[in-house]
Amino acid sequence: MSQKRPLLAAGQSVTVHVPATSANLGPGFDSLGLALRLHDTLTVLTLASDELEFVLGGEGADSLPRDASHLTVRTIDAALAKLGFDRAGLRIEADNVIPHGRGLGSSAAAIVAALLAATALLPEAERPDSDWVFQFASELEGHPDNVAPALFGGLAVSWHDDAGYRSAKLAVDPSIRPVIAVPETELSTETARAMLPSSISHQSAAANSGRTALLVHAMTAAPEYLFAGTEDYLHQEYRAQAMASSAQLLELWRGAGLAAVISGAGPTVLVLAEGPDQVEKSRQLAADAAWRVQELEIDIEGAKMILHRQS
Ligand SMILES: Nc1ncnc2c1ncn2[C@@H]1O[C@H](COP(=O)(O)OP(=O)(O)OP(=O)(O)O)[C@@H](O)[C@H]1O
Ligand SMILES: N[C@@H](CCO)C(=O)O
Repeated sequence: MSQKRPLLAAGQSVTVHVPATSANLGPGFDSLGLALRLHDTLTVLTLASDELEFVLGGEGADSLPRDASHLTVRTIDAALAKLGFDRAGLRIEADNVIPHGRGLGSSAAAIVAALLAATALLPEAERPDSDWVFQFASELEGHPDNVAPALFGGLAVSWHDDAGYRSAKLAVDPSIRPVIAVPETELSTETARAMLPSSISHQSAAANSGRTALLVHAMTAAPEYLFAGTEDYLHQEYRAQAMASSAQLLELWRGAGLAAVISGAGPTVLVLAEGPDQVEKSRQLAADAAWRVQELEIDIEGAKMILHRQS
């Protein structure tokens, strides 16, 4: 039987900041994702005991488990098992700002934060690199479209080949200003994925390919094509039943000429506004108590980590 090794000595801690992400952006299902300046903060401290301590604030503070079934601990345990290390006691301090189950990449952010923290607490010579984190986080999520921008920032195009998950980071045209409308209701990604058909027509696939290609051009160099580039043929209409208000806001915004999409698996709605007039128009049209409307900057840096080592 292989012997596992202990984590670093008690009293070491690491703090990680990870951005929210909006995946799909319309037609880029499971491949496009944009990092937004709205961050969760996670601090993990190694303890002398075997206890798990939790100090949870913000989103999910009243409902998340405070034991080894917490997503952060499950992810740390999965990483350590894969790398051949044992976990001792940990203190988990989380300040969660990204809303849960709203299509803003909260689970990807939690997984990326946990993997960065776990690997940072290993002896330096054995610490895997960020590509290892990208591979394992994408495997745990099941798709890389939130993980890539959460980890590397900016606009990410991700795909999968025989060698694993891959991503390319693109610079976004500076006139593009994301605006989100977040409802109170949650929708789990699992439920939203179960609503998708197992196959689509060749005609829809061809239309979707054209719009995805156009969207990449629009986001990086030609924002005048944002509206046409955000037309989707793969997922939004199939999921509309599970988010009727979001489908209505999507129609209202697109009817006014705004490049609106369902963010991730929903139910948040996102506008890729071009300039301040479109930001204002988005706000006015969604001025209803049912929506928390917010303009967010694009996060070009991705996850950030501070290691507090004690000598
Ligand atoms: N910081 C966190 N700590 C612990 N668990 C979390 C955290 N963030 C998310 N989760 C778990 O993940 C669930 C949400 O994940 P889900 O994949 O359904 O939606 P999402 O990631 O918010 O949206 P999307 O994948 O569409 O962008 C939460 O209900 C919670 O169980
Ligand atoms: N591409 C994913 C994003 C949400 O995790 C989906 O739409 O299901």
